[in-house]
Amino acid sequence: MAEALPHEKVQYVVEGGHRLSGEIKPSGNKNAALPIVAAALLTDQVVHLTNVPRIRDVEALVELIQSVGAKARWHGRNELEIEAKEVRPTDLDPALCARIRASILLAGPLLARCGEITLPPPGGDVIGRRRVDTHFLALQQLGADIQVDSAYHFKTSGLKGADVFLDEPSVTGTENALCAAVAAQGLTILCNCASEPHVQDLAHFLIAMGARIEGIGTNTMIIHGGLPLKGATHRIGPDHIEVGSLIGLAAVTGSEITIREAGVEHLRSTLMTFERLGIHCRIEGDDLVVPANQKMAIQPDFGGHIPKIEDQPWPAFPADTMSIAIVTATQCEGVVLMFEKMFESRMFFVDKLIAMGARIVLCDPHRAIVAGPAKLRAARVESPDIRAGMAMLIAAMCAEGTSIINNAQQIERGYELIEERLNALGARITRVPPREAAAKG
Ligand SMILES: CC(=O)N[C@H]1[C@@H](OP(=O)(O)OP(=O)(O)OC[C@H]2O[C@@H](n3ccc(=O)[nH]c3=O)[C@H](O)[C@@H]2O)O[C@H](CO)[C@@H](O)[C@@H]1O
Ligand SMILES: C=C(OP(=O)(O)O)C(=O)O
Repeated sequence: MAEALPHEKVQYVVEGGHRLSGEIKPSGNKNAALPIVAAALLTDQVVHLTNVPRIRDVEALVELIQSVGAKARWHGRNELEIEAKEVRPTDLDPALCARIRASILLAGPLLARCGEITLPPPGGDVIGRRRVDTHFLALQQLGADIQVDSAYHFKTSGLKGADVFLDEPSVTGTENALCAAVAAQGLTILCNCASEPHVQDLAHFLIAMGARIEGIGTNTMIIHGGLPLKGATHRIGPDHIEVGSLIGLAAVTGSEITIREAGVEHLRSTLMTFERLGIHCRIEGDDLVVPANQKMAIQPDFGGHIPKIEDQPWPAFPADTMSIAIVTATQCEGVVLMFEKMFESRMFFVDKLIAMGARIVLCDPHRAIVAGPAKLRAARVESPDIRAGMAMLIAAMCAEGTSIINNAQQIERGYELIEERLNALGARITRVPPREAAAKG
């Protein structure tokens, strides 16, 4: 089954139909690690980060900060030390920037540190148009001059605090504005900001560096800028999207698994959504138990109406868990409308689930009706993005037969050593090519 693949391409060969059992710990949150690594450039002192997910996106950002002069050293697999004694606004590798969305997160910290920076456009998941206007509008109000051609040129004669109303609660836009605001002189009010767990984690890291920020976890943050920023030690929080993925996986394979240190305070909307699909988890301290063989009957709305699962800005159900909820719903009894409001291309992957036997009608780019349960059969599929890839891995694990997932390096942008960790629970996933010992750390 294994075949030669072009450089950098990864394939998973997945034998479906195996039950899982045991314990698993989620990795650190990708979307927290990325802005925190970028924010380490705000100080010339040593920053020590633990529970850093060693995934492709983080490795790419580490390469980018090294290219502007920061020293970065891994200690063991998940500890990262960064020292940005000197930072120079050199040209960044456009190919590397285009590999990740998070390269745009260098704008705030580098502007604060160097006064000017040119960034090639960012990349990330190809899930629809991904605007950066919110970043620009916020940074302009904080004193940046921005010119856009084939790259983004930022310049400032000094960042100044301001009363900023973000045109939408952009996650990375909020993070860039927050980094610029802690370095700016004076008070900044960030209204209509994003408040996801990763935005909160960045704010806590900045506080550990010496910043003063009020309103963390709400949609208005007040930043007392200009305080000296020093070295800090910080532990990245657990990835709530990975926890959601593990809940879906356990449910559709009828498995009981315990998710250790799941960060249950950030799981309310996730657990509520899975409950709508008839999947109930038990909270034990900070652990989450997904019991085996759940009934998985979709709960209709009052009056027997077809329910709707929709993503929304935090604290509502996260958009990055939508693909996982869709694949999970294919195994539940009943009908549900899935409504992804944000990205125009994220739902197109459902045609691959349909090819595997799922009963889904894609109504338009944002809405799909899922009727379950449907018996899934093995297939050869392509992963278009991180979460669709994970959804197809979940489908392959509950399907009969052996599936092939191509382009699985996409999955590895966001999930750490995923085949090894799932195989430890009883999954049968073969990675092609096999991981080198060095890559395991
Ligand atoms: C590196 C990183 O952190 N990437 C995440 C970040 O991307 P990124 O920061 O690029 O996404 P943005 O938050 O800028 O863009 C999404 C926009 O859509 C809005 N919105 C969001 C959810 C929703 O259900 N409906 C809606 O309209 C948001 O409020 C925001 O205004 O945030 C996205 C939204 O959470 C996630 O998918 C990405 O994984
Ligand atoms: C969309 C995602 O990531 P990014 O913003 O880094 O492309 C994601 O994590 O699902």
